[in-house]
Amino acid sequence: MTSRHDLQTQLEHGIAALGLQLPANAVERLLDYQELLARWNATYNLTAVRDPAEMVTRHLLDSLAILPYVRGETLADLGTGPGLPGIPLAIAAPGRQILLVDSNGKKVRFLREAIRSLKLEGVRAVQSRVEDVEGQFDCITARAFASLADMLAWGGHLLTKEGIWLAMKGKRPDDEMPGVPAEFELRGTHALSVPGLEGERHLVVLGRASSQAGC
Ligand SMILES: C[S@@+](CC[C@H](N)C(=O)[O-])C[C@H]1O[C@@H](n2cnc3c(N)ncnc32)[C@H](O)[C@@H]1O
Repeated sequence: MTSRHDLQTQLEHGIAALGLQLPANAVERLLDYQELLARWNATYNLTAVRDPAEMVTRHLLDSLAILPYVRGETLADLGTGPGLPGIPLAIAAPGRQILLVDSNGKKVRFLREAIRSLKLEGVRAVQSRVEDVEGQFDCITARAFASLADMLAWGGHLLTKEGIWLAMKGKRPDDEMPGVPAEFELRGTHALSVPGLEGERHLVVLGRASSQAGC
């Protein structure tokens, strides 16, 4: 079993490689989250990733890689599962109102425990299908949730007029572009260099077609 010290070293190197500067206690809190997830995962099967070092790479660092693109006061993480990327983003850049959305009851129970035990201020979890969520958000994140076409069809109403949609995708995001509804436009596709996952990840940034807000 990898020690917490080794995981801390891996995480700190990854954060430095991503060029991020996080609050003083963020690394400790990110590792607390990873430990809580690993503990619950043993019973509730919340993620297929079980190895702690892989959790640091595939969950923590992959989530943190989109931090430079996150904007605004309010954020919704759709199909968040056990809080990815929403919880690492909440720890790394506190101060936003964040809504974590998932339809799966056991995942939402985990999210509520994580919010409580990690004292994540401004973060809420709701058990709901995305289609039924109300409200509007400056920034929407989604990883491994659905195709671009489906996620925009189900959750497009949640994006403010000037808001940005950050869709975390794998090797070939361009394959999904033809499915993007006409009321949304592509603002950019960014290759993400996640330490340990080089070349595999892309961030697709979308906004409302009528908006001139850039990213
Ligand atoms: C593959 S998991 C990804 C979880 C997390 N975002 C991650 O990257 O690890 C997809 C999640 O989306 C949730 N989900 C699927 N369809 C949904 C819907 N229509 N509304 C809300 N959640 C949904 C599932 O319960 C599941 O937790």
